[in-house]
Amino acid sequence: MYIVIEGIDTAGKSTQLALLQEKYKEAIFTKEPGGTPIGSKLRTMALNGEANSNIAEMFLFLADRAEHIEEVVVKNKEKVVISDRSMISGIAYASLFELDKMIELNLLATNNTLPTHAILLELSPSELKHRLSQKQNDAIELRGINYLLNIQNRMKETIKKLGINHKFIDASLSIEEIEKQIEEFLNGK
Ligand SMILES: Nc1ncnc2c1ncn2[C@@H]1O[C@H](COP(=O)(O)OP(=O)(O)OP(=O)(O)O)[C@@H](O)[C@H]1O
Ligand SMILES: Cc1cn([C@H]2C[C@H](O)[C@@H](COP(=O)(O)O)O2)c(=O)[nH]c1=O
Repeated sequence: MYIVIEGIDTAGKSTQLALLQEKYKEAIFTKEPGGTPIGSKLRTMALNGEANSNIAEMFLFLADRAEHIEEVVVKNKEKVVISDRSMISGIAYASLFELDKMIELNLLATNNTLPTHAILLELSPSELKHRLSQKQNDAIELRGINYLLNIQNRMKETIKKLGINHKFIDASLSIEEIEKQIEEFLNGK
């Protein structure tokens, strides 16, 4: 099983991953970007804005993804792998580029490896505004609410276009209710 937890910044991914970690003791927990030694360097470069070129920045994320899929996801394909983000974020956040082009590049980077289960925590505009106001915003969060809501729409479109088995969950539900809905989805209910 290759399970991915998706959502824009502040959607509640880390909160739910911490709960999953208590229940899935045998699973491999990983993340993008930065789930491998090379990926950790690529993450620093990408998130610190070291590349001047938007295209170079997009390829940093793709390089991270290619290494992560081969070294973590495929090498552990007999186990349960649970990842914080995936190609779904990769395709969506690269919003300067056409969606179909990003799908093509990401399928190349992942050798067509798709998540078996995608959980998308979906934020309303008001809840996103509230959560961003509660924290110090990084460079991506400073791009604003409309930017992030557009990324969220691209995430949903990507999941549907790729036909990935998925569950969209209202991120403003209580932490316990979201945890329950994730559990039901993973148990095939
Ligand atoms: N269901 C929820 N209801 C209300 N607040 C929540 C809920 N889930 C998480 N939060 C709060 O929202 C904030 C963001 O949560 P969290 O760090 O889990 O999100 P994230 O998706 O991992 O964010 P990022 O991508 O920015 O790292 C935290 O302050 C967290 O306590
Ligand atoms: C995978 C991926 C991520 N991003 C963005 C999304 C976030 O703002 C950061 C990652 O930080 P987090 O700790 O996981 O929230 O990077 C992106 O722009 N492109 C991508 O492919």
